[in-house]
Amino acid sequence: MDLPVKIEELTLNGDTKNQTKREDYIEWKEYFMAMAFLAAKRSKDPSFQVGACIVNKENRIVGVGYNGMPFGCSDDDFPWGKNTTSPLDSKFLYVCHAEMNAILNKNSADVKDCTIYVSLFPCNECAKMIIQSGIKEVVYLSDKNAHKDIYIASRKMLDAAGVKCWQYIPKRDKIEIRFTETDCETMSPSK
Ligand SMILES: Nc1ccn([C@H]2C[C@H](O)[C@@H](COP(=O)(O)O)O2)c(=O)n1
Ligand SMILES: [Zn+2]
Repeated sequence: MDLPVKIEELTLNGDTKNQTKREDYIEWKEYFMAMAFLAAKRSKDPSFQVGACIVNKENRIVGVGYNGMPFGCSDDDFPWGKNTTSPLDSKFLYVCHAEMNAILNKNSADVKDCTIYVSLFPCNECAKMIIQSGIKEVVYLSDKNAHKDIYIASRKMLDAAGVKCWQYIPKRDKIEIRFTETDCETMSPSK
């Protein structure tokens, strides 16, 4: 009689070892978009947090950024409001966008031919920076501002410059990070 063969586990020198690779690992695109979302968590903007992650052809991350005040401009002193009487009292004249920060934070000589993963489609000013820096692909998640002139102009420029733009549709709605995970053996989902 044939016994069922269990290829997943094998007893070696008394130890039970997993012999097949994990199946629930996150794939590259999901990983890079998640990096953009994680970066966004650093933002102090009370109304909207944006993250960006730049990746080269070898799947190496070369820049990460989120929307925030410029160096030397304190998060506590500069305004975060939107609907103010004077534009000088709102965030818009001061805040650096996530895409801009990711490009300027690059840890490589340049970002030519790279892909930028963004939690929100880039505005017109960021589109200009993306084009001028040589980034060739924009992967975005939210396109909530698509109807606004700034974003219509952005798409127009990115299209004209031949920067490929496409929306990432996530397979799951969240990725959980548990800092206690490394303290115990990796558990299979069935356990
Ligand atoms: N592609 C973008 C668009 C916007 N941001 C930043 C700029 C602001 O901090 C915030 C948007 O604020 P809201 O107008 O929604 O109150 O997001 C960015 O970094 N990248
Ligand atoms: Zn922008």
